[in-house]
Amino acid sequence: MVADIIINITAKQVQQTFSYTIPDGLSVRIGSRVLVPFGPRREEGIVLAVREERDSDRQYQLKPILALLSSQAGFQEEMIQTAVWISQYYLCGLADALRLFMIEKKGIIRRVYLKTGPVLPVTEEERAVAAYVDVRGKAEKKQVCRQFSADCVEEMVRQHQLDQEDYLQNQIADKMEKWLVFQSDDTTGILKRRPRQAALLAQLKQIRSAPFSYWIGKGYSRDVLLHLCQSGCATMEEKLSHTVDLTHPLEGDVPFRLTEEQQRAVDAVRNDAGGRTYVLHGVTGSGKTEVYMQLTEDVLQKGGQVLVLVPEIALTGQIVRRFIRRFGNDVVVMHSQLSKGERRNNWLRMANGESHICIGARSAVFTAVRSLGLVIVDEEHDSSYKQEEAPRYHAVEVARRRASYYGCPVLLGSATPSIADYYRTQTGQYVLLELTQRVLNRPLPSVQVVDMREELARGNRHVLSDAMTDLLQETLQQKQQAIILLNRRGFSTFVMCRKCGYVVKCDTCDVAMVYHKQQDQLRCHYCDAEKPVPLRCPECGSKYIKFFGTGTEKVEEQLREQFPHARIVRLDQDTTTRKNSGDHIIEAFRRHEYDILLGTQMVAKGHDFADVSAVGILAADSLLNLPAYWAGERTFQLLTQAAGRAGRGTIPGRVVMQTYAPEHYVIQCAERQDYAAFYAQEIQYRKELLYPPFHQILKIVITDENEKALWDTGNTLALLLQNWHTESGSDTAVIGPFVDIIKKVRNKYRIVILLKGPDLTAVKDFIRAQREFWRPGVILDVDSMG
Ligand SMILES: Nc1ncnc2c1ncn2[C@@H]1O[C@H](COP(=O)(O)OP(=O)(O)OP(=O)(O)O)[C@@H](O)[C@H]1O
Ligand SMILES: [Zn+2]
Repeated sequence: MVADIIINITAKQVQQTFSYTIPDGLSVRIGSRVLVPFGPRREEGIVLAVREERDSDRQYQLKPILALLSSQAGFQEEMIQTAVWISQYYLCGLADALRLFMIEKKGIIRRVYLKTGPVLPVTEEERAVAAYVDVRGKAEKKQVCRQFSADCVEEMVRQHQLDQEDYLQNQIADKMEKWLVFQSDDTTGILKRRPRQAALLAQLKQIRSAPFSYWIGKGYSRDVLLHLCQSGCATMEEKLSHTVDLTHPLEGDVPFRLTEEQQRAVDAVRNDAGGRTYVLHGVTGSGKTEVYMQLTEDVLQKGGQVLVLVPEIALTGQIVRRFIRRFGNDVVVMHSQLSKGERRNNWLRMANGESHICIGARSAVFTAVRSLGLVIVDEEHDSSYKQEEAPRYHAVEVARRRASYYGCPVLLGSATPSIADYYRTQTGQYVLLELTQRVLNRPLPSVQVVDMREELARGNRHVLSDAMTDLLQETLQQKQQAIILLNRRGFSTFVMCRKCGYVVKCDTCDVAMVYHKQQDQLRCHYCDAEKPVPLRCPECGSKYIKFFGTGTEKVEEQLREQFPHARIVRLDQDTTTRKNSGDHIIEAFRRHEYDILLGTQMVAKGHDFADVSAVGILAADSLLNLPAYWAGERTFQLLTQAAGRAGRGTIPGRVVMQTYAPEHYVIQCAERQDYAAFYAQEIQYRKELLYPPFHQILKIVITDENEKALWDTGNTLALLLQNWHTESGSDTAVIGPFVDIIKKVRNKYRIVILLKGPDLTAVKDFIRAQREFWRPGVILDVDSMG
């Protein structure tokens, strides 16, 4: 037998498979991960096909597969199909697409050791490397390269001072935990004089089984647990552990009685026949999560599994908790802070069908499943579902692919569905489900738009308008909470010399640096570089360095001045660098330990706080002027979502929205929280200018440290495309090359070529076959949203 294998390396164009013989006794199947000889090296390969040997194979001496790398975490056929689709649609290597589904990284470690021989280290660094390796006997090559320089290590290998060998990495051990499992009541009376054990047994009887850690958390000692096992009333079992670190899984939770609209939505998906995609357009606070949960319950009853995608785990802990409260141990949560072992455990639990619900952010869409019954995407409009590094996939599209293999429905929920997805409900491609009312007849918040030009004309130079100040005052008096949104972090947004107009820019990026007062540093938001604020203008030497613009740090400072008694907390990238800190801030605010939560778009992410009756939005139009077709859509979504945090409890919500463009249709529609009106205008504009969903966009970004080489590449690619365009008579437009919005990032200049057309399949085929598009520095961004 022969296996066709793709090698797991990041070589841009290595798409082809290689054939190897399967040695007897090795149970290789489609999806297996194996070790194969590849040139002078040994590499990991993924088996895409297994077949009888062909005559043509005999012409070459096929090499045998060396070993099976991981028998458990291999690929299912569906994953391979999906990966093939990803590599074709998003123009990336198949190995790169396959790697998205991998739970364990490459199973190979390369180690180096000293060769005893005549060639001795020459340079100082070589001697240091030799000494380092010597004490260790064998050292991981990556480690040595990191410690010293890769060049030096490679040179020593070439000079035969070092030898290298490949090792199979030890598999990550399965993490197990002990569980206490109920067996019988105390029929013999043995526990009569052991009240702790008796109490434990009574609780255990109710929930049948729970991990040791749960009982210890309830105050039972290990000894009590073990003694109860000795009595025979309970037993101890080892199970694969999984982390649910957000809350305890075992407190019960009862489904709500659905509203009529909720019920209609549930019924529609429940009766799905063809694995369709449903858009659940429900206004903020309309109870979409309850719809998700009741549908999940349905799928579980039938033994199926559910994938639930959320924008960002650290900010959406609440929906995770709701699921855990209701479904307990059937839930696994995938997030970036899991250890390798925990991640693998979760993955295996889903792969084996032990768990039925997987919740996670974008990359959770690649979790293994056994019998997928439903995919749910919450806040489906959120831009975090698009990955902004290669492979640049969109999780919603990937989810739809996977679901179609299993013939199961996909539910996309949002108060502000993406324009493209809503459009598809209008053309009949997707099914629209609507929740037009908030639960319990709660009204949507009332919104007041404040024109900041008038505010200035009246002499108010503060960040907060008078209306905003009044609203906050009243809210605090009523002992309610408020949320303030400003989608710009830092203190001042740029620093300028008043005399000559010099703006301090990043040394390696073409952007103004932002002043962060806490560190008293200027910081680049593109590369994180920092530098001190200059005392004198580097250009003209004047002392008139001034700070302009407002970020969240400055708002915080002003709020503290204006409301000295209010308890204020800030939520943005700078306050959430530590593990779980975002979740801690949000939960503390929920417990009303703070009165005002202020921050960037993070404050607008689906939170359901009962005591928030006021929302203030500063610089509502800050995104509107971006030269991007989606600027209006993003703005509308952000404003509507932010406003929707208000009035979810018993007190009706009020919102103040500050802007310099009150007449703009985006602001006006957001003021009325009128999605339909916004959609009607936006889709018209998209149609006229041929933007998505009418045309697709492929953005080719070319980057280079050398500006001339950059334009040479750009012009070459554009010419290739133009010639293709002429010859094929395609209706795909080739636009550019032109300078990107940000001209330079991390010392690399950036230019863009845009391809725009109703169907880009043909041009993608063309690009795939041209070497020029696959050189380093060329980024192919299909369905670009950047
Ligand atoms: N049928 C129901 N009866 C009473 N309360 C309900 C019902 N369904 C949901 N709720 C409650 O309504 C509140 C809002 O629900 P949820 O957070 O799911 O809103 P949402 O639609 O996701 O809003 P958003 O889009 O703003 O995130 C929650 O506190 C939830 O417990
Ligand atoms: Zn920078």
